[in-house]
Amino acid sequence: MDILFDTANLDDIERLTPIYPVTGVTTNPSILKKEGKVDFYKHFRRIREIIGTERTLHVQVLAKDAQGMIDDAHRLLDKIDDQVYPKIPTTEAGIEAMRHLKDEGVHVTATAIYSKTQGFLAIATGVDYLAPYYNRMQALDIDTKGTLHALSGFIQRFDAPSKIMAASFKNIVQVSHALEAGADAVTLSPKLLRQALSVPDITHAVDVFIEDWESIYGTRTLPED
Ligand SMILES: O=C(CO)COP(=O)(O)O
Repeated sequence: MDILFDTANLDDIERLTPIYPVTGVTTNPSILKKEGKVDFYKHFRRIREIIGTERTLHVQVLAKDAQGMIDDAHRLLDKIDDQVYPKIPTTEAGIEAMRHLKDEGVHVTATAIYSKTQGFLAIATGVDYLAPYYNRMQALDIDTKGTLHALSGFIQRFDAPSKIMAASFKNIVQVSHALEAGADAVTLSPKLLRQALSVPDITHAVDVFIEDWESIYGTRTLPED
């Protein structure tokens, strides 16, 4: 299972990567906007320094035409590093760019996926990851779990190399539903993970264990021997 941080916040990535079992970082221009007008390539080189080469880094292209997307992908690979996964929107131009980049041996993440059609085209193109937008699909009343389940079935049936990396989560329930429906990976804001672990019931349970111990032994630590 892959869990990725969907953020470009350096402090969060630095502080939380040693804590959570994350396998990479994903961003898009809207996520980057939250950091202000950062020095783009330098910012991503810093993220790479923090996460190392054993984790994956997914950075989105900006162009809308196929050649522009291919050029953007090359720029990311040149100026950040050659292990970056360019994120390519799954449009007609995007499919063309993905095919070209896969022929060159580049890792590719197909993004902005709302439908089975986009999904099976990305799978047929041989992308490494495809990113269905869980919350945005739900907001359109699309059968999101059904779509993930179908795409996961296609990958298995056709023995495709692609992995499903579900994205666009607004709550933690959507994340577990995506995994139940067949997502191999989920990318989410670290805030969602932290919120999920800080619910009062969990902290209360831990406090009660310590209080019960203290009521017997009069200390809040285990004995030395
Ligand atoms: O690209 C996305 C997540 O990686 C989209 O997420 P949002 O729906 O939160 O904008």
